[in-house]
This record gives sequence, C-alpha cells and structure tokens, in this order.
Amino acid sequence: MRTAVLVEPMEFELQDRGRPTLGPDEVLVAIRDVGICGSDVHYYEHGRIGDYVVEDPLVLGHESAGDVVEVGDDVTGLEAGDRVALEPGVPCRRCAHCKRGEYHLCESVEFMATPPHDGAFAEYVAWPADFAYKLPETVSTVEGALCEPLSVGIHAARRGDVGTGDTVLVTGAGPIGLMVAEAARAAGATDVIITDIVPEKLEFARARGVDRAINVAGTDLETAVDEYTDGVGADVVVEASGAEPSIRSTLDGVCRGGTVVLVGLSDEAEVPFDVLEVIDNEIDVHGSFRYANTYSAAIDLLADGVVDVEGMVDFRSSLENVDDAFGRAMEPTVIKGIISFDDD
Ligand SMILES: NC(=O)C1=CN([C@@H]2O[C@H](COP(=O)(O)OP(=O)(O)OC[C@H]3O[C@@H](n4cnc5c(N)ncnc54)[C@H](O)[C@@H]3O)[C@@H](O)[C@H]2O)C=CC1
Ligand SMILES: CC(=O)[C@H](N)C(=O)O
Repeated sequence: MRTAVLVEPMEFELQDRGRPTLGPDEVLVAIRDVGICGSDVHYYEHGRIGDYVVEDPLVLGHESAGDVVEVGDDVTGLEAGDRVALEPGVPCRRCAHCKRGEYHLCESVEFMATPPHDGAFAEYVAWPADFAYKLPETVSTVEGALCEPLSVGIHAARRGDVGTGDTVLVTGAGPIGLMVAEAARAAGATDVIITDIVPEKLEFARARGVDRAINVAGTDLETAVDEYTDGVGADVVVEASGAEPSIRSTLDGVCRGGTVVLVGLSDEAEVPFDVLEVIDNEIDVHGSFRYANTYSAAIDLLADGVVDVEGMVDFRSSLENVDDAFGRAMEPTVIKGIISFDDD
C-alpha cells in the first residue's frame, strides 16, 4: 500500500508497505481523506514537538476518514462498505482516567502520528472498531476527517461550560480557533469575538459569521472587548493561538467571574500570568487537551448542518504530492489542506 513516510525533517518518502494485519476487534479502513494539522507541519519542519521527537521514520496524519473494507472476527456494528471517521487516540481502557471517562488523559494513549505511533497518510489503516465512527450518508469523508479538530473545539467549549447567550472570545483564527468558534456557537453562544494578527484570517472568520474580528496587532484587546460588551468582558475566553502575548491577554478579555480555557500550546512552558487578577476576579482557568466522547457529537453537528468545516478547506492534494501540500500548508493564510486518496 502507498504510504508517505517522514524520513527526515522536510523530507517525505513514498513507500510501498504491506497492508496492516487485522486484529479481531479492528476494522481495516481504506483511507479517503486526511487533514493536515499544524502538528503534522511542525513534525515535518522541526522533527519534534517538545519532548515528542521523530527518531524513526514516521507516518504523519491523524485527521482521517475512509471506507471499511474488512472487519475483524469480533467486530459488531460495522461492516464492509461503511464510511467511518477514525478517532486517532486509543487509550488503555483500564486505568483510572479511562474508567472515569477521561480517556484522553490516559497515560498509555497511543495517538496517531505522535512518535512512535504511525498515522494515516497510508492507503489502509487497521483501527480498533470502537474508535471508528460510522458516518451518515450526508457527512462526507472530508467532514469525517475534520471531526478531529472539531472535537478539539467541542472539548474546549465544554471545558469553558459555554452556554446559551454567552459571549465567547476566541484568540487565534487558525483552524483550531475557527473550530472553537463553531463549537461555541453550537453550544449556544450568541456572540463570538475572534482575534488574530493576520488580516486574511480575520476576514475569513468575518465571512463565516463571527460577530467581531479584532486585529490585535493594531488594536487594544481590552478596549475592543469592552466596547463590544459594554465594559463587562467575555463570559468565556478560549485561547487558540499558542502565542505568549495572546495567552497573557486572556485576562484582559474575560469578565469578572468568567472562564479562560487554554488550548493553544505555547513554545515556552512558562508564561507570566497575573494570578492576583485571577483571584481578585474569580477567573476559572482550565487547560483543554485533545478531547474525549466528542466524535458522536461532532458527527451529529455535521449531519444537522449546525457547523461548517468543509468551508475551511483551502486545497486537496494527492498523497504523491505530499511535499507540495506541506509547502502550501505552511503559507500563513492557509487554513486547512487535505490529502485525498480520491484524487489519485
Ligand atoms: N490543546 C490541544 O488539545 C490542542 C492544541 N493545539 C494547539 O492550538 C494552537 C492553534 O492550532 P492551529 O489553529 O492549528 O494553529 P495555527 O498556527 O494554524 O493558528 C494560530 C493562529 O493564531 C494566530 N496568532 C498568532 N499570534 C497571535 C496573537 N498574538 N493573537 C491572536 N492570534 C495570534 C496566527 O496568525 C494563526 O492564525 C496551536 O498552538 C496548537 O499547537 C492544537 C490541537 C490540539
Ligand atoms: C497538539 C496537536 O496539534 C495534535 N492534534 C495532538 O493532539 O497531539
């Protein structure tokens, strides 16, 4: 099977590998679409993300969907011909976190395209059937693949307890920020404000219907949010840029008694944060890491037309053109590229 393997930073090699063997609880999936995530680009450019180092050749891609072509002996509920979205993180199912339903916090989770675990830039993937979600007719495999970043958005909205009538400030209008905006709206937020420093990103977010898009390169965040909220501030701020100044500025945008959710991963582990302000204003600060129990919700939101993820796709590329695709994905105005096996 055709597989794109990252062999060195900035170098993919197309390899012909054997089809994976199928375990009794697994489905064999012919991959159709895989989203290119910022983390894939980071591994491509730098060969590492923090402590995760690409030491051996690695198959990237963790936002994937495709067709079931074979099911293991013990699989029920899925059959050949079903289209599925693959949830990329498979936990141990036995530890305390798994038992509590927080399986994304499982210390033994095996996450696609995170060293040493291969991802989905491959013609076939064998995957545990309970982490393969059947797509209804009306949901495309591109949308199925983008259930992954949408799940990050849904989880962040849940962590912020976003509710009906809330004003939500999302900092960073990349794919994750846009997914958070979609999820917040779906959770009942009536006002969504977004920030960025790239005018095209803000224009794109505006065209998708955010209520206010602020270029924080030239506008003071606190003043702009105060203007919009009559001096109150946002009920929930979701930080989705990972930029240090933006992380610090979350406290300028949130209302007293509000919630800050940190999703963006900063290059630095330590970022100065005004704890006195947190205490004085009773701000709840939550981390948000990946997601758990979100895929069914993501698929329902897509099936009902409540969220739009396909509109974020700038281009589709074949596996053979993976190097070009990553070149394009690195352009600052690009939101989402897809490696599509249908184009072959
Ligand atoms: N916690 C989690 O589970 C996950 C975290 N992430 C992290 O979320 C962050 C966002 O991911 P993507 O959208 O894929 O990244 P991205 O790099 O495509 O988007 C980030 C956006 O933030 C903007 N930005 C930069 N400086 C800014 C500032 N000072 N204020 C406002 N916006 C600013 C950029 O122009 C860009 O549009 C990254 O740090 C990524 O590593 C991604 C997936 C899961
Ligand atoms: C942090 C990432 O971007 C990635 N999606 C992951 O969950 O590891």
